Amino acid sequence: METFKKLKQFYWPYKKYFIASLFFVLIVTGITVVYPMVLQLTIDEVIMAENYDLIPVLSVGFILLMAIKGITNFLQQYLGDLFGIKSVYLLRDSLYKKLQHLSFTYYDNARTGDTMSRLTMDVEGFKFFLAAGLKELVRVVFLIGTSLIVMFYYSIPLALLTMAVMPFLIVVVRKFDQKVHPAFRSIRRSLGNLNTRIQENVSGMNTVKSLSKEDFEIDRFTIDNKEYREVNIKTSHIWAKYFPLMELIGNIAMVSLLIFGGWLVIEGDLQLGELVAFFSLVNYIIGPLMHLGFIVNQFSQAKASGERLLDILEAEEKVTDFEKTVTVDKLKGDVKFKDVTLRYYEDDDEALKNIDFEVPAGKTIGLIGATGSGKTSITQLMARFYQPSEGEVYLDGRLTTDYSLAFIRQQIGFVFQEAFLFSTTIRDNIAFGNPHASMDEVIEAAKRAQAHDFIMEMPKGYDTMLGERGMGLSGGQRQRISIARALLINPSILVLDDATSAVDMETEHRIQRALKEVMDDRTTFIIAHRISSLKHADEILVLDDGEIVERGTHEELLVNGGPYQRIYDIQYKDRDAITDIS
Ligand SMILES: Nc1ncnc2c1ncn2[C@@H]1O[C@H](COP(=O)(O)OP(=O)(O)OP(=O)(O)O)[C@@H](O)[C@H]1O
Repeated sequence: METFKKLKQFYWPYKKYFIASLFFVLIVTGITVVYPMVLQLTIDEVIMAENYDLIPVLSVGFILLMAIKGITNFLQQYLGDLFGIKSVYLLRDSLYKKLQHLSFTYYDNARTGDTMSRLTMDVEGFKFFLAAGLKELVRVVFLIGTSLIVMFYYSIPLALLTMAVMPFLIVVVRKFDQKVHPAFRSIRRSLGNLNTRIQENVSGMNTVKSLSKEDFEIDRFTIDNKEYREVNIKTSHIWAKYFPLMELIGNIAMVSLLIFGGWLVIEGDLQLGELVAFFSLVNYIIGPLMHLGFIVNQFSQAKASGERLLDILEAEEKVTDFEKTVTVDKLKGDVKFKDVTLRYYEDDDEALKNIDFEVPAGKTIGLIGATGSGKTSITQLMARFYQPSEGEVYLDGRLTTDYSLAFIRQQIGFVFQEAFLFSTTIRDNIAFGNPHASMDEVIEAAKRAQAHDFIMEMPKGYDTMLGERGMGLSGGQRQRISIARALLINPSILVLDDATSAVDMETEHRIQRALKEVMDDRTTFIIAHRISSLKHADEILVLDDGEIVERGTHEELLVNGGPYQRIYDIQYKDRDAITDIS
């Protein structure tokens, strides 16, 4: 119940639909119980008493009753669906919003396929219970209650006999629930795994094919597919075991009633019509009691789904806005790291150790070092993708936490090594961070990023549609679109994280020349492995294992015999070697 209580905020605002739907359910159920009573009247008061004049009256009454039942049935169904649909709309919306605000730490561990299955299958599972299950539960309880009252009215001993069966049925239904709930959780989890496998396979198809790992992938999928099959079979087994048992108990009750009721009729203690009516009524008890298993099943599924949805809704947003944030129009671009240490997880090794540096606005800073030395981590701390474990990061002399997250991220333009392009037009991809930009501004940014020419060569120019991973574009072209995207937000701080690694030296040179102009009035961080990419920086920080081991200009670092000089020697010796060969 805890799960449903926690999710109340999503369905309670629409309670009016639920209450109205319940009202009509009660009318439908009431009419259902009247049917056997009409049957009893027809047999005992019309046929047995030979009062055939009453037939037209009874017929008209019956038709009227059916018409009312039809209309109320429509209303209860429609309003119930409305309740479910509106509630999950709100739920889906909140889940998506939450996903937008969850911090990077969450996504470091989240699996896309599993998240997708939560947002689709689990939301649907929850909706089904809201729209149908909950109402069905009320209908069943009401139907059993009213049927029992009418039964007691007809014959107390027969009603007691019926009631004697109920505890057995209830025990079986409860046992069924205990078994079926974990089974449904496994189904959901297994489906999440399956979706993850498919999603990762499609996303990583290049790697799979280039390493000829198709068979390996098929085997891995088969394992997950088998697991999904097994949990479904297990669940089906539970169903198959419990439902016949419930039916058996129901049938025993019917046979006992037939024997005992028949004897009462023979003895003259019960009228024939009453026995016939009783049989219909018994069906209204046994049937719903067995159906209760189905409802419990839906309830279990909804509970399992609800728990998975709460996992997302209650996930901690590790990086959030602090209570008081300052409002500034624009950052100048001063950056200062004071004794910053970063551990991605509490007991993890330090990814950054005692990082101390200062960059005045407008300067260009180069970050170089082996892979995993902490270059990207430095820039991510600036934009508060993560929180430093110790030390402080300042922008324009204020702590990064003094600003709102949205503001900081508007002010820092990132170009990542892996440029993600959305499946929309090139124009929209460039304007993603600034959708109100004019076409001229988009073209200007593209020109600076050396992207305009190749875009114009495409059949539809800026209106060319791109695939999810920028299908049809080379790595270098994707990077240039990503640079244009970053430039279009007119950031005070620009971070080029290996942003030109996929373009040839000549294009890199052209991009750098074009960027020089835009870099003049903004602080720029260039992360690169190639010395040629950052040698013009005002200061270069050389990182090793999370520490700054050297700093200075290109010229200074070339002569002090440190790691930078070694990198230089390797890269330029290579060049000389190549020149020698040719
Ligand atoms: N999201 C993360 N969760 C846990 N550890 C991380 C995460 N990102 C980076 N690390 C670890 O932090 C260290 C520094 O990583 P970082 O990405 O900053 O290095 P880098 O110098 O930018 O490397 P590269 O040149 O390969 O991009 C590495 O040991 C890495 O494994």
